[in-house]
Amino acid sequence: MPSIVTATPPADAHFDFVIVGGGTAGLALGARLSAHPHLSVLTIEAGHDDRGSSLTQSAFTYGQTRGTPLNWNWETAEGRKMNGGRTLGGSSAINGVVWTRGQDAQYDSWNELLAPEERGVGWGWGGERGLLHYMKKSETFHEPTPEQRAELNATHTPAAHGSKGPVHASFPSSAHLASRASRAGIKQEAFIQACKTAPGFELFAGEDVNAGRPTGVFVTPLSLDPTRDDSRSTAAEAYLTPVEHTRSNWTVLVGYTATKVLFADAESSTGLRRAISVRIAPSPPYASSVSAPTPAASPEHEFVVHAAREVILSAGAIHSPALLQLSGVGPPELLKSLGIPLEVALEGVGRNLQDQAGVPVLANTDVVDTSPRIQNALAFPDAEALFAFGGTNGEVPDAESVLAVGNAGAEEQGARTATAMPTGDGVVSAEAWRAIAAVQMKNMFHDKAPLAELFFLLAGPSALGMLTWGLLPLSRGHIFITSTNPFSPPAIHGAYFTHPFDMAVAIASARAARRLLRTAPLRGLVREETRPGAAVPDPDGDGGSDADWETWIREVYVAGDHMVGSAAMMRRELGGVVDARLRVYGTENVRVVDASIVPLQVSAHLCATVYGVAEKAADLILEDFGVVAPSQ
Ligand SMILES: Cc1cc2nc3c(=O)[nH]c(=O)nc-3n(C[C@H](O)[C@H](O)[C@H](O)COP(=O)(O)OP(=O)(O)OC[C@H]3O[C@@H](n4cnc5c(N)ncnc54)[C@H](O)[C@@H]3O)c2cc1C
Repeated sequence: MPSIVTATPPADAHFDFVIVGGGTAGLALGARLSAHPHLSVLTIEAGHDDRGSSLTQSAFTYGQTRGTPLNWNWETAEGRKMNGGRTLGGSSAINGVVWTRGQDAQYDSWNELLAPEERGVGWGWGGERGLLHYMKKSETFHEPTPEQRAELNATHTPAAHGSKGPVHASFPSSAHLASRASRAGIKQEAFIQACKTAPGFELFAGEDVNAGRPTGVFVTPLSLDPTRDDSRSTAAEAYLTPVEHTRSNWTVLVGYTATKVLFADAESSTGLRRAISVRIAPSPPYASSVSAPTPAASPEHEFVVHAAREVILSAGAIHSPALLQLSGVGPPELLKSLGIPLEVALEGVGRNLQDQAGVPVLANTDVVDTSPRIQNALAFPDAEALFAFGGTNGEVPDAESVLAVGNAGAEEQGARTATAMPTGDGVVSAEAWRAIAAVQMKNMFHDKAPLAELFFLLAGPSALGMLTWGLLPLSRGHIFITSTNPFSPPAIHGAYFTHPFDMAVAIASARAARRLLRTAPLRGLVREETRPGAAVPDPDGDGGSDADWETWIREVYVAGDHMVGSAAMMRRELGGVVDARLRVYGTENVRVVDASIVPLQVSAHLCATVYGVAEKAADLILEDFGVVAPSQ
């Protein structure tokens, strides 16, 4: 059978399911639905099939898709470059392959943002319908060999891992470059030792970052496939390649952009809007400059494909909300201003955006290492460890003080009410914000979820340090389309550091990194701190002032590329866009299945969570249509 991947549109064709986006979630979902031969599935991917490219195959090319057609190369309102995969496999094909999951209590708390009657859908960590089950379902974990255990410090908890899933996770031989015997390994090991012994920090060296308790310092697995020469285990390689010549009921169209979801003229008997088709057009050629004029979709090249059962948006946290808005589902004022007829008034579409902002702290070293480097060690301190070690005076904030700081900031900035957070258009109301913030506070201070990440970085043959970021931002950004041209990039407001506590976390994280560089045995490898170096003076040797750190951080921070929340699974009055079955409120048969639905950031890199979401979504959809899931 020829490949099911095609660049020729199936004009006017009918499918049971039309999935927009052949990325991480979209391909996982397409594979699970099409495992049932009587269901027909179309996946539409704006990018191309780049499975043969070294940019998607090799983790050593990480970062090199920036400025290429394989990357959306968005620019945020703050002037930061933001990355996202624009290729079969989506962001899983260009990401940093770090394979981690959040804290168990964080997934459990998603339920608190749902209506009580929806909590049985099972969005917590454990149980038969929980995310751990589904994250394991997506995974084939390669246990570390005795040599890897000894050399890399690679450890794991067997019960936390899957053995039959499509995505490979491993401590690959390429990570041996970071083994203790190599120069890269000596550096990574020194970082781990410093995290364990720095006074106040003294992080626990965890057994397994994926077992629901990620507070500590860890050597992480990577989503690389040891059976394929340690190449990236992308959603395309994992879910599509194995079946692409055997599934006649799945079509994967590449090079086409979904430009609008079309609804039936009449409301359904349930009073909900019913999607019937999706309009598609050839993706425009890649524009190397964001200021280049955006071509319009020309009607003679547009097609319509029809969905008999459902339209599912898996276009990622930027484009899924943008496509809803283009289709008339979103904030009424925004749609009115663009002349888009309103299908469903839904204030939360595009709001509640949470990204993490990265701040690098680097030094040069005389221990030069020119081999290709892959690093996989990170520190995940909770609030107590972070502020005890990285704070100005060792004072650890609590929930009340964090809320008080935010409220004072809100008043200063003239926000809507004294109790509103200074999140601008990112939240739908002060009441919604209070309910959401209460859950986040619980995660941070009661459950002691990791608050920051210090990712060990070998930034060149003679450079080492850490990329640091706050994991659980309180700031809320938004994504709003600015035109009815589907090819115009939406306006993305990351809203980084809008909430003052996010800056406090960023400062403590960066200062902690500076102090780690001064802690043995890492100290012995450092010649001189280069970033921030003199840009954040430290005349007293206590780590530098908050004011100097803030000025520098605002200048240098980078977008974290971990966007979630822009079509959040929450109650509608909180700004939610989908219910617990991932159905868009006000519609009968439109779902969102991707990182957009994650209502609150987790203390993790996101890919494993997104696969879990997609696996669970597949079972929910199959249940809704009375189809027995193949491997429950
Ligand atoms: C540079 C980078 C590094 C990262 N590093 C890590 C890491 O080390 N570990 C980790 O776990 N996570 C990492 N992440 C995060 C993780 O990869 C993403 O959160 C996750 O892959 C998102 O999955 P998704 O399905 O929501 O979106 P995506 O995988 O991005 O898929 C969306 C797909 O939809 C397509 N699309 C968009 N609009 C349309 C349209 N209108 N019509 C048709 N197709 C459309 C896109 O081209 C894309 O293929 C990283 C992300 C990036 C960008």
